[in-house]
Amino acid sequence: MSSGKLSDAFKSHPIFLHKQQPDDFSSLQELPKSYAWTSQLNEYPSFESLSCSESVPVIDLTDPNVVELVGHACKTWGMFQATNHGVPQKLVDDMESTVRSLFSLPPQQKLKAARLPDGFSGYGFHRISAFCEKLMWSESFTTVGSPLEHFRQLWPQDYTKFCCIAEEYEREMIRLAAKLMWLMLGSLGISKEDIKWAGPRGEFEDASAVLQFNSYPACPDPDRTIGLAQHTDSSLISIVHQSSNASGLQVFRQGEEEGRGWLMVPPVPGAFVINVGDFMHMLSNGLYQNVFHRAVVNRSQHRVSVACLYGPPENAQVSPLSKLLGPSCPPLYPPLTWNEYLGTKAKLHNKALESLRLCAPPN
Ligand SMILES: O=C(O)CCC(=O)C(=O)O
Ligand SMILES: [Fe+2]
Repeated sequence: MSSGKLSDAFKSHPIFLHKQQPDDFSSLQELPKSYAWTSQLNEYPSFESLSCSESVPVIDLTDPNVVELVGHACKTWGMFQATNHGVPQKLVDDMESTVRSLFSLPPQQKLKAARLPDGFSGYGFHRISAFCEKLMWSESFTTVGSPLEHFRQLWPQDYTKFCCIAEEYEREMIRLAAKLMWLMLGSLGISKEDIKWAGPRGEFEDASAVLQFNSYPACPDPDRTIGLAQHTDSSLISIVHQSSNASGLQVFRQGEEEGRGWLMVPPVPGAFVINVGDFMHMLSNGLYQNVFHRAVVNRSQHRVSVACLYGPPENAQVSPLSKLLGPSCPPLYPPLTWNEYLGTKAKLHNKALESLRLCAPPN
């Protein structure tokens, strides 16, 4: 696949679901068969919590040891929660209200901004639905670049206000992502000169970002369905805000037999969840773990989340960092643009990384 615009990544991999658009969840008193999952859901146990030392680390970004803490979290968990990140709480609250307002629109109104089968932006089922045996109990809205056009379709009267919030939020995410990138890379001994595509000032001026809004309505039979099936993010890193009214995000914990399973990542007030994505795993030549996660639903609360999927500039060729390579550490992946990777992901989903691997990771 050639490089090009991010919004073209799915043109050659349209998704056709047996049902193109989500139901009006508020009208469903029982779980329809199409949403009732049979296998996969309970393949591994689900833990509300384990011991204290076994929970996703919460890292204060003003901690003097932040570089070591972040590096350790990325190697062992592939995920952490970041506090004191500098993003104004008022903006996060406004973003969440915007997301709630969007998903509360009447179904016919939401469908005016429906995502096309080969499109990137808009309203509909999450793209990973194409790889799932059943439908997921959620709706999603994706935007790359300005959401203006879709927001105008959704809210013909007051789209400007919502647009300003989403654009400001995206700017803040890009600023925070650049800071997080250097904390993660700094911990591997990487400096600004080592990455050409970081731009002349090393601030990732041309990085790409996708905003993904997720809505998980209250569900009459939450144990028999899933909000978002297990996946890793295709990004370098993802910054996720989850609403504080309900838990739902779960991370897959590797480990010994009985300790292996899904662990809840409870909302921490004022914190963002940071995920290591597939592209960071490739860039770090496998040192940082891209993390499997999913979202479960509940009986009474409408949970929402906002994920910013942050990637390299559109046409940048990204390779495992040469400083991390050596005779006993050959590159695990070939050079790739984000767009090319998204195309592979659209085709192979959770098997995409494996399909690109040049050799087995060292033990
Ligand atoms: O809703 C969540 O907490 C997770 C969202 C997520 O994983 C995603 O959008 O990729
Ligand atoms: Fe995700």
